[in-house]
Amino acid sequence: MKSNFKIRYATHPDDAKTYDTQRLRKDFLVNDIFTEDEVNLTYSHYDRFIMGGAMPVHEKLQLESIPFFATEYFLQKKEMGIINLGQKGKVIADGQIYELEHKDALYLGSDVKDVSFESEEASKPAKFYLNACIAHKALPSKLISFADAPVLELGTTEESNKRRLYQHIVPHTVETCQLMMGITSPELGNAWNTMPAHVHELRMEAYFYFDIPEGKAAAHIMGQPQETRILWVANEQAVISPPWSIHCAAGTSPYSFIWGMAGDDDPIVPYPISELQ
Ligand SMILES: O=C[C@H](O)[C@@H](O)CC(=O)C(=O)O
Ligand SMILES: [Zn+2]
Repeated sequence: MKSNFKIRYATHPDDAKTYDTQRLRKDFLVNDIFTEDEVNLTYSHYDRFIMGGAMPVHEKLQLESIPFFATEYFLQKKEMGIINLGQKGKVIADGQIYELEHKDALYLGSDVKDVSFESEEASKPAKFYLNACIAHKALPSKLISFADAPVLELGTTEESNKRRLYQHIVPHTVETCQLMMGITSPELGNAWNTMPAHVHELRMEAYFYFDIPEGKAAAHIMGQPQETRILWVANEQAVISPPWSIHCAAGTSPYSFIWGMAGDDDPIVPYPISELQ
């Protein structure tokens, strides 16, 4: 197995305004989340948020401590949320086996020293999408199945934004220090997520798009509400959303995405659509 680790720095919105497409993609788009028998991690300076993937195929993968952290084990002072986007697999946390089916989630607290990932069948691998952030205390780990995740029905077909928002890791399903995660899926024939869009100045967010068919894409919109830019995203690409940025998209086909957030408590206030620029 191999672990890959990259750093993304933070950007002032006045600087981001001057970025061309390639620079925006370099700083805010995250590729290579799932590669066979590898653990890929990207460490963002926004809220020290880590996103990545573990895709065990032929071998069991280990969540290795990263020398850069100078901690004994990966989750020391960190908490993690995991959502399986592949087929059946196992996350083994200090000997405790958690079986995750498609779209099931697992929260791991910061006292878990040893984490490994395994697929049930190599021909149908699990794909564990990972988010982690700083934790000030150790909280109990918990499995949240897709079936048990509370669902919010949002939007209308008239506005092309009818969608289901599954709340896997939110305060009323599992206690965490900072982390929140879930899945949003527009209903068939609806293009928009997170419209009206919003900004939460006190927390960052990462969107990980999946189930985008080959040859299709989503137009993810970022930037301050008066200074927006588009990032075209393909299947299994993530976008880092700084606290000063809106984050929403319209797809050219059906799609879904995992949202993950860390930072301070910040109520979400929709931004008036007529004032977007
Ligand atoms: O802060 C919350 C996040 O942006 C998402 O949960 C919103 C979302 O998925 C949607 O409205 O479609
Ligand atoms: Zn948001």
